Amino acid sequence: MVRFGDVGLRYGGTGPEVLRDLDFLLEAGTFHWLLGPSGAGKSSLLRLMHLAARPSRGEVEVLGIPLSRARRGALPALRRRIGVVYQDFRLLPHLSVFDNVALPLRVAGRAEAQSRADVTEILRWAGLHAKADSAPAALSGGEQQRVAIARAVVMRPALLVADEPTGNLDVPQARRVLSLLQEMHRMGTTVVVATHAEGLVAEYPAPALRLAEGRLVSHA
Ligand SMILES: Nc1ncnc2c1ncn2[C@@H]1O[C@H](COP(=O)(O)OP(=O)(O)OP(=O)(O)O)[C@@H](O)[C@H]1O
Repeated sequence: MVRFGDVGLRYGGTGPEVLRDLDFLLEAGTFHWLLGPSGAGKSSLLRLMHLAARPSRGEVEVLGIPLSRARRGALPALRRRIGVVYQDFRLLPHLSVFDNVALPLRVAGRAEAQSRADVTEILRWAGLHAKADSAPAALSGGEQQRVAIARAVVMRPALLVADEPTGNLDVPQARRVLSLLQEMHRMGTTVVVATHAEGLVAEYPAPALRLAEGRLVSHA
């Protein structure tokens, strides 16, 4: 569950509020689009959701934890329950596909044998098993984004946020990426996807948060 209560955000403490008066609740296990023109604040809102930014005012509650009251020491564990996917993939170029996906498990100190089994299973799910030893640069954009999704979900997050995940992909690749995100939703994950791709939104109807100039203008 994600709850925003009267949330505002300004960067650097003194700038203008780029998010204003945000009040909404996303129930656990739902899929939401996050829509709005360029500069409306979609990435900023997602940053608050995946704990990469803190609100300047108001309360953000993620997976049942109100962040204003969370101890600093509790944040890494909470972050591990949130998967993030970016438009530009953000894979580590010097690591193989397998090692990119294994990274969150290794950072969390999971046993190597179990990690290898989990990565193998997730790569198969993402249709990338044959690419496990490849370098990211040897893959198409769509394949790279599926690696990024595999990495984001290998820890079985409760919340998955994707910022313009299909922005660099052609339509068939975008559909494949979307179907993985939809599948995570069907398996019980709360999913939020920011996009400009209205065509894709029409193909996958779902509730949407719509922003304009930092305000929520509709939630339906
Ligand atoms: N790190 C930052 N420091 C200062 N201002 C920022 C920063 N990041 C974003 N902004 C400003 O916040 C506002 C919202 O930007 P944001 O990137 O959240 O919008 P967006 O809807 O995701 O846009 P796009 O669709 O183009 O990615 C913009 O005015 C932007 O210039």
